[in-house]
Amino acid sequence: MTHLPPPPADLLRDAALFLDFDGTLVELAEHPEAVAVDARLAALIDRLSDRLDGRVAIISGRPVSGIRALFGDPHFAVSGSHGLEVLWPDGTHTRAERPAALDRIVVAMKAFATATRGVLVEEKPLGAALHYRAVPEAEAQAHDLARQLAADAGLHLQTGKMMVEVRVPGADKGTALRTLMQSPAMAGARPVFLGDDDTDEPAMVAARALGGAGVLIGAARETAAAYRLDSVASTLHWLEAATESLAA
Ligand SMILES: O=P(O)(O)OC[C@H]1O[C@H](O[C@H]2O[C@H](CO)[C@@H](O)[C@H](O)[C@H]2O)[C@H](O)[C@@H](O)[C@@H]1O
Repeated sequence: MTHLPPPPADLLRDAALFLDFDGTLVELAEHPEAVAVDARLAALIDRLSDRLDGRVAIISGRPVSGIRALFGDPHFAVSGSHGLEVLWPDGTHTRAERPAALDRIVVAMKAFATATRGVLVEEKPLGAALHYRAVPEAEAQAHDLARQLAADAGLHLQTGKMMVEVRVPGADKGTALRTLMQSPAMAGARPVFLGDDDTDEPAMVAARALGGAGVLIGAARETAAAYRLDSVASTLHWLEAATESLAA
């Protein structure tokens, strides 16, 4: 595995910045609702957006509505549901169609969760997820069920950290980054993407292909990223230093 250096402090000069949320900007928690955006993080994103003339966006597996609630009507672009929806800064919201099969999938997942203490079902507009962080021994069964449900409905199986999701196909975080880069605000900028999960790899690849770079957050692994930071804490620290260097 190649050793990746930390990103240089001036990496964001003339860049468009794309940020994953869970595991990148906030620590992973016991369940999806247990995370919050504190004053430090809200102020940091505001400062970044200001210094980069609005070239900042979140690209998350969470739905747009979830990111919107966490940041309180953000003025930056948000791509949610793994690239299947985009909320633009002017309030325009584009979203894929929700297939009827998701309702049946939620019912089947809830039956499994009722029978398996500690498993949680997360209902999303364009997907449904089984979380087994509190009961890791349920991993194999959760994946078997999700794989079957996805195959039966012709939907996409999305793995994540201690979770597995059945979702609408047709997009990923790479397509999200490319879509956002086509907006006038981002045009001509160098994309920089920060993310921690396997689901972030398509965005690392897209950033590199468009002349920019990815930054892997967390332990070293095979990745298309060019740089690495150890943790959420070091990511926030680096972003704060990079913001200051943009002011210089
Ligand atoms: O793309 P992201 O912004 O990183 O979102 C990925 C998923 O994040 C959430 O799940 C993860 O975070 C939870 C809270 O820390 C944690 O309990 C869970 O185990 C993680 O998988 C979110 O709930 C999902 O919808 C996102 O797809």
